Amino acid sequence: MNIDLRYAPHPDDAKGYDTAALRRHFLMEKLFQPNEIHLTYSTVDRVVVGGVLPTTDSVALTAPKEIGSPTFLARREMGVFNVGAPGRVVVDGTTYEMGKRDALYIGKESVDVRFESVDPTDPAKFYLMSTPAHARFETRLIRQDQAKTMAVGDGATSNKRVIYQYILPGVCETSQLVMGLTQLEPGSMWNTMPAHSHGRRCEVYFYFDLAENARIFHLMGEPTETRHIVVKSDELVISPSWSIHSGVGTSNYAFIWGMGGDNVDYTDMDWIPMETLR
Ligand SMILES: O=C(O)C(=O)C[C@H](O)C(=O)CO
Ligand SMILES: [Zn+2]
Repeated sequence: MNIDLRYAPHPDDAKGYDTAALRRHFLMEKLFQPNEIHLTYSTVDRVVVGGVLPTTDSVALTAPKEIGSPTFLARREMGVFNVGAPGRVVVDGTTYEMGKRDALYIGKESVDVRFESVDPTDPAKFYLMSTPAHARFETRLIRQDQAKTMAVGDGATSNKRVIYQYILPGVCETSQLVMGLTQLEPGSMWNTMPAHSHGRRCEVYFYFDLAENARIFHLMGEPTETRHIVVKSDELVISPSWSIHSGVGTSNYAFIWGMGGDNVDYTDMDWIPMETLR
């Protein structure tokens, strides 16, 4: 396992960051390395995010020193999305077969977690996000057709999209983790505009299913101090609670959003009036 540590930046500092510093503090690249778990541990709400690309091996989740417990999930919960070819996750001997865009919630105190591909020449790609957990909730597989869906946006504003809510109350109970996937329709490029933040929670956007040369201009920062990070497929941006999280692509795309913090209420958002944005 490979894990890098990121500290939570203060917004007064972040407004002085140049492009390289913004990328160093908020962007994660190269999530998928063959037969390796590649993670970032952030002190922003103590989220851990990253990826696994199992090819020939069954890749086990181990607990690096940063986790501070004998097993990774001793005091944590985890959401896993497969964004690649068919694969399986084995949790304490139970096998969960996962097609593309299926999600698995893994409850606190799960001990032995392994990631595998069905075909090593066409591997699964597992995107992971973990948050601290105060209670154990049941491990469960949520297929895309079991997620709650919300069709939002408009062709006229180039933001027609479907929000799939997989890991949140009513679908899958958790301590604090909330996760889902948003798919932009062809011809729609804007996500999450009008923008919002939520002082109670951070949010991570993992973008995927973009063509090689397509890019997202991910917007972040305080509403009156917006900045952008240019992101390609299979990269993610961590937004602290003080930051907006929005983006515009050079084509349509999909992204997985995930939150950790003080509540699990998806609707708890601080909407930013357009005249406030700078
Ligand atoms: O497309 C969107 O809009 C989103 O997906 C918004 C996220 O779900 C979000 O920011 C939840 O707080
Ligand atoms: Zn949000």
